[in-house]
Amino acid sequence: MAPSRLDDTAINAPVPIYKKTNAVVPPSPASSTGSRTFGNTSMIESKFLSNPEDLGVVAVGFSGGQCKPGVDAAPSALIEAGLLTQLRDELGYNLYGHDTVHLYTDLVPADDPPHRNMKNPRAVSAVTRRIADQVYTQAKEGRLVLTLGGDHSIAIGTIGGTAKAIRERLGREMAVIWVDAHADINTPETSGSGNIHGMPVSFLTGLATEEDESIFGWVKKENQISLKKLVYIGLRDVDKGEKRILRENGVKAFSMFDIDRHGIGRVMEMALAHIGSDTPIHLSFDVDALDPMWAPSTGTPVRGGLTLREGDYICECVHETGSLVAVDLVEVNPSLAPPNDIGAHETVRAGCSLVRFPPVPLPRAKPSNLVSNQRCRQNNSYDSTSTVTSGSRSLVYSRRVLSERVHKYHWPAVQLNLWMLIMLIAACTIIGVFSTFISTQQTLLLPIPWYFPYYITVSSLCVFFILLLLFLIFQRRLLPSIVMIGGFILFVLWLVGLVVISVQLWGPSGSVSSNCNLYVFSQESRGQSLETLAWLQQRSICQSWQAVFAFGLVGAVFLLWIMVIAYQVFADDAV
Ligand SMILES: NC(=[NH2+])NCCC[C@H](N)C(=O)O
Repeated sequence: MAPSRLDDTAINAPVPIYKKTNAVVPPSPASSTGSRTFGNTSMIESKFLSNPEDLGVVAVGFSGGQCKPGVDAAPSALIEAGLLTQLRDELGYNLYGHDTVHLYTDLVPADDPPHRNMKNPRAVSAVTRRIADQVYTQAKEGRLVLTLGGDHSIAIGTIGGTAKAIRERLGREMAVIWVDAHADINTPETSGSGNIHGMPVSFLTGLATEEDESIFGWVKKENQISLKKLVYIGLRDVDKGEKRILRENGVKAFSMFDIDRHGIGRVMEMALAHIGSDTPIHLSFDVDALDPMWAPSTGTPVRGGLTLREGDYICECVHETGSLVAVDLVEVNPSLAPPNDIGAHETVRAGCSLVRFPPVPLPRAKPSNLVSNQRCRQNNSYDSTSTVTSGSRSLVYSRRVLSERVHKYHWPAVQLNLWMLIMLIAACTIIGVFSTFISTQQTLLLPIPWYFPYYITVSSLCVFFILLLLFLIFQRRLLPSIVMIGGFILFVLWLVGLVVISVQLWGPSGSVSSNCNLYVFSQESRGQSLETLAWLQQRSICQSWQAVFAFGLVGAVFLLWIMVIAYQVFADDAV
């Protein structure tokens, strides 16, 4: 590993609040001998990281996305506070890239006039482009990537780099959970401040584009994310233009209002359900999402934010999904605190708390009437009360949210919809064909075999079952047990019908199939005669038999399939 270094002396500028220690993580005896165990990290099984015990660190001392100096000192402050040591020694990560705090001074041009209302456009573009490369390199190795900012403009680089690596490594699109008081989705045109830290999401989603390579023209499709895979949490200061963008694009956003109304547990459940369980997640955490009580030292604080515990919970929850591939912690500005105030220290401590990703969830009691398929999908009654004591100050902050307990299962929507559609087609076809057969028998004054009305009844039951499922889906009460029991009963009834149809088609006595082959399919009749009409009628009857058999078979297989799906949903929940 390269020798430890800080690439700019500015990083050594005193940060008076903390006891100053070596900014570089000292080697631990365990990691030097390579004998460290990862018993803890293995508790949460990572779905998308090939080396989940490895942590790529990108420390970004950059503040050009906004105007207040000091946010560039955050990475060293966080490191000095012991963040990386904790991640390595307590949580057991192998660290990569942790030995340098990047200041990118070589990339900042002497002259950088505004462009389309953006301040420092070339500097921010060049720096974020370099960050994208750095994050990409780490993410390509299948490591979890942690970026310590810096202002939030750096997310153009971090998300741009992760998105590209995930596409290349897994061929997938990733989702972004953006935890922030602000939406940061201004385009250069809607932004009132011209600060690029209020615009990263618009460049990352293609809402804002530029041809010029030196002003974000380097952000290509491979670096972008879909607006559908973006979820906001903690919003409370959204500009007018941003509100319009969010509304017009149907972006999933949970504001503080939603958190107050539902509780953070339910909000996380909804956020993760929106993303789906098979999508890698990049978590971009702006410390100003926390209430200024917990994180006062930040450039754009907004009152009425998350408690520290809620912030921690968000991180724990996302980590617990096993889908986390990268994390940003941004907008910590240790210099924004009155002299002798403990605010900067608190903010840095809050930052450290957020990125702990406790690999071993504490044992939790599972409420007996709560059924959930993901640990973080629990919808608990939530009551948080916390006390902050800083010097002579002592504040009590509390939020009490009582929400209903609900049963929640994660059904695969596409499969379920496909199943209902195909089953509906099969059942309706069978009802249609056998109704026609009955009326033909009646017209010919022939007796009606029992299996015609039988199969019509079974198919009607099937249609009724599908309607019941739809009703339960709309009520959000679709239980796997209902589907399994209903599916099983229908399967048995359906199979009886299918066996009878098969016997009629190919059985020993008066096989329909051989009669059709012999008298219909092999003897074609043409011309405008009664004989041809009769032949056509016969042929359509034969074809109807074939259709009934085909749909009967499909129906039987699909009824089996729905039982398997229901069992999986049920089993998932038991994990
Ligand atoms: N990452 C942040 N702190 N963003 C604050 C953005 C504030 C404001 N919406 C702007 O565009 O200027």
